[in-house]
Amino acid sequence: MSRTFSIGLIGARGFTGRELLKLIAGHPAFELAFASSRELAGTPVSDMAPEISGVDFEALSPDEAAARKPDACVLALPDGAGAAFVAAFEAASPETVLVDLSADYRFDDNWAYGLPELYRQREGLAGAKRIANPGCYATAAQLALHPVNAIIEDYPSVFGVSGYSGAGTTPSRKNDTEALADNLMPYALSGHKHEREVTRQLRRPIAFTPHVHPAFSGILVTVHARLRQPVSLEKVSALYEEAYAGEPLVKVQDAAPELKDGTGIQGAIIGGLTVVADQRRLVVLCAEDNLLKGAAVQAVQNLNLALGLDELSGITAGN
Ligand SMILES: NC(=O)C1=CN([C@@H]2O[C@H](COP(=O)(O)OP(=O)(O)OC[C@H]3O[C@@H](n4cnc5c(N)ncnc54)[C@H](OP(=O)(O)O)[C@@H]3O)[C@@H](O)[C@H]2O)C=CC1
Ligand SMILES: CC(=O)N[C@@H](CCC(=O)OP(=O)(O)O)C(=O)O
Repeated sequence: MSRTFSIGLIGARGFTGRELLKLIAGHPAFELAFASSRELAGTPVSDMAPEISGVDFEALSPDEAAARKPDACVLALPDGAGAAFVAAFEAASPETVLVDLSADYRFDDNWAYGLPELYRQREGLAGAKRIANPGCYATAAQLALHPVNAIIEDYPSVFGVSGYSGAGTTPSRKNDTEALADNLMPYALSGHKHEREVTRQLRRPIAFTPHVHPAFSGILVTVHARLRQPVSLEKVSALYEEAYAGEPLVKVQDAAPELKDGTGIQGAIIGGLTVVADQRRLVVLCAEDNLLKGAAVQAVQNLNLALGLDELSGITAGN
C-alpha cells in the first residue's frame, strides 16, 4: 500500500480552489486535510466537490491551519493574503510543503518557481518545500516563448485573452458578465504583473496586454517576436517539437489553437507557428485553461514533485 499525503487548502471557495478540490479528490495519493473558506465555514465540502464526503469547510486562522501539520498546503488566496499563513507554517510546521498560487513569492529567490516543463531542474522542484505557482498568462507566454528565447530579439509582444474566472470571485468589472457580454475588455495595457514575471524568468522584457473575454475560462496568447537572424519555419518548428517532445501536458500542432481548444483541458497547446518578413518575424500561439494548467493542474504537478510522486500523478496526461 503506497503512502497517502495530507493536503490542506486555503481559499477553497475560489475559482482555483474549486478546481483543486476536484484534483485532490481524484488523486490516488492525496487526502484532503482541510478546506478553508470563511464564507462557507460549516457547510459540507461535498456541496462544491461531490467527490469529497465527510469534510466541512472551516474558517481556519493561520495558526490553526499550521497546527494541523499537513504534508502540504496550497494557498489559493488573493495577492497579499497568504503571508500570514506562510509565517504560521514557518513557525509551527516548517516541514509542510507550501504551494502559493498568488504572485506574492514569484519574485522571491527563496521560493522555487513552479513551471515544471521549463524549470523543473533549474528550480529543484523535486523535494522543494516552497513553490510559487506561475500566473496563468505567464504560463502560456513562457511556454510559447521559451523554445525560441535564444534566437529572438527583445520585446516580443504578447496579446493575451482570459476568461473572466481569471479575475477571481471578488466582484469586479473584469468578472461582470453583463459588462463582458459581446465584449472584449483590455486592461493593464502595460506593466501587468505577468509582464514582470515573464521578464524575470526569460531574462528579457516583453510587451504584454491582457484582455478579458465573456466566457468563464480559457486563455489564448498570440506572440510576435523578432528573430535575431533569418530562420526557416522548419528550424523553428523543430525547436518546439524538441522542447516539448517528452511533455505530455504540452501539445505542439501546426494549426493555430483557438480559445476553446484550451478551455477545460489540463495542459497547453502550442500552434500557429509562422515565420514571415524575410524570416525575421515569428508568430506563435498558446492556448490553455487559466484555472487548470494556468493554476490548479500546475499546482498538482508541483505538489507531486515536492512530495516525491510522479509529476503527473492524479492528472490525466495530455490534452
Ligand atoms: N483565477 C485564475 O484564473 C487564476 C488565479 N490565480 C491566483 O490564484 C489565487 C486564487 O485565485 P482565485 O481562486 O481566482 O481567487 P478567488 O478570489 O476566487 O478566491 C480566493 C478565496 O480566498 C478567500 N480569501 C480571500 N481573502 C482572504 C483572506 N484575507 N484570508 C483568507 N481567505 C481569503 C475567499 O474565500 P472566503 O471569503 O470564503 O474565505 C476567496 O473566495 C489568486 O492569487 C490569483 O491571482 C493564479 C492563476 C490563475
Ligand atoms: C482576468 C484577470 O483578471 N486575470 C488575472 C490573472 C490571474 C492570475 O494569474 O493572477 P496571479 O498572477 O495573481 O496569480 C489578472 O490579470 O490579474
